[in-house]
Amino acid sequence: MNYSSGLGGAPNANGDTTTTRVAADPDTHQDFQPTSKSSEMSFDDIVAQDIKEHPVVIYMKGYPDAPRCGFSALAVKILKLYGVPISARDILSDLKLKESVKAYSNWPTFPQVFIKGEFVGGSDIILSMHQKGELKDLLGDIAQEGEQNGSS
Ligand SMILES: N[C@@H](CCC(=O)N[C@@H](CS)C(=O)NCC(=O)O)C(=O)O
Ligand code: FES
Repeated sequence: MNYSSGLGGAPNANGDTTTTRVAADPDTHQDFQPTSKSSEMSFDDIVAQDIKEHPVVIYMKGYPDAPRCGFSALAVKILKLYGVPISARDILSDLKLKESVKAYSNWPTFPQVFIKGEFVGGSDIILSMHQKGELKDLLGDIAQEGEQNGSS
């Protein structure tokens, strides 16, 4: 049997794992900076652009059709009830995006739902707004998905 797990769990280490691969590493400093503001502002731009261009944006774990967390699944499930187009990004596949979204909204967890350019909240808030009828008001004027030929 031959299964390869992929995620770096190589089972056939020889016992001695000397880490001697420091050949050409010019500027290795011990103080590597965790979140630099230098030339990586583009992720903030991505968030800004997402929420500007799409009325309903969810930053989630997994994708709407394949959520990878129950909280994300719940938020998607509720949003889908309204038939609005949902734009989603998987933050699990992009750590920088994940950190950028958190910084943008100042909200620590996922999912994060933005509606009409504004941060609305996570799954608790979406559920609560749904139950109170507030989501209907907020999403009401967003075009229904699959209703291009509106009947009159
Ligand atoms: N009560 C939260 C539930 C979401 C939540 O707790 N998410 C956690 C677990 S999925 C999270 O994103 N933790 C930070 C992380 O995983 O980076 C909500 O209303 O959205
Ligand atoms: S991934 Fe574990 S609770 Fe969301």
